[in-house]
Amino acid sequence: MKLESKVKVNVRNRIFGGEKTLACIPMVAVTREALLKEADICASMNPDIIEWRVDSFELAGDAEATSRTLVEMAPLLNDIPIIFTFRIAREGGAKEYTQEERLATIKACLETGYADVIDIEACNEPEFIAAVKEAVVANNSRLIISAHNFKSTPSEEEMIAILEHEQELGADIPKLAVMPQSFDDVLALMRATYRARTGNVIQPMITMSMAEVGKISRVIGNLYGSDLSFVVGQNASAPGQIPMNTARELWTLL
Ligand SMILES: O=C1C[C@@](O)(C(=O)O)C[C@@H](O)[C@@H]1O
Repeated sequence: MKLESKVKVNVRNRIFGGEKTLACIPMVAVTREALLKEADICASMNPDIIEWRVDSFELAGDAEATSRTLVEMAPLLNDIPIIFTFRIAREGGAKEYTQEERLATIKACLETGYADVIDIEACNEPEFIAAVKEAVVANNSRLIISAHNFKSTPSEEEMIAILEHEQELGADIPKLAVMPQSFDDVLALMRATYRARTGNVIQPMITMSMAEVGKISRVIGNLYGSDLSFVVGQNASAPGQIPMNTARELWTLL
């Protein structure tokens, strides 16, 4: 019994915030060749969503080469929606890029029509967020605004405030990833998710507690208001992700 969001977001007929928990496989290949292979393998596993971690791609700083690669990759994905994530280095991105490089690549990829959902961090400058939001709206895409804490789990109140803030910034889908030091921290993230969902956050959300200790959040987060879980396809993109089919089987039991 998943907890649905007030507002639903439909992306290529996958419903964020609906009754089904979405399983998202991340792609983290470095080269064009490896990426096209990874896309093929991931699509054959039939996830609900695929995330391209563009920051892992060796040509991410080259807007033209990256958008060309997206156009090559998209037909391999059987119409599975793509979350396009050019993660900033200070929140876990693979490499340092300038904001100009990131913005140029995001815009070029949006213009292809294949970057269905863009993920950017709430810590970006307001002008950067506004520019991405404008391009997202112009190209009829959707926006995830995210926050990642790889060291600790903030207080419940702080986590609710982060999700509310992301929604205020214009996120179609607010997102929060935190690192637990204890099982109590995992409960805090679950409670914050539930309170956000039953409180002021009307949009679909994605939350998770990372690493081994937080693993359970990737299975039961849907009961508290998380609409998507990152699962392992070919390669994990963060600690604690579990295999997709295991997650799906467990969801049928909950
Ligand atoms: O931000 C996130 C969440 C994540 O870090 C996770 O913990 O599953 C995985 C990333 O690929 C994604 O961009």
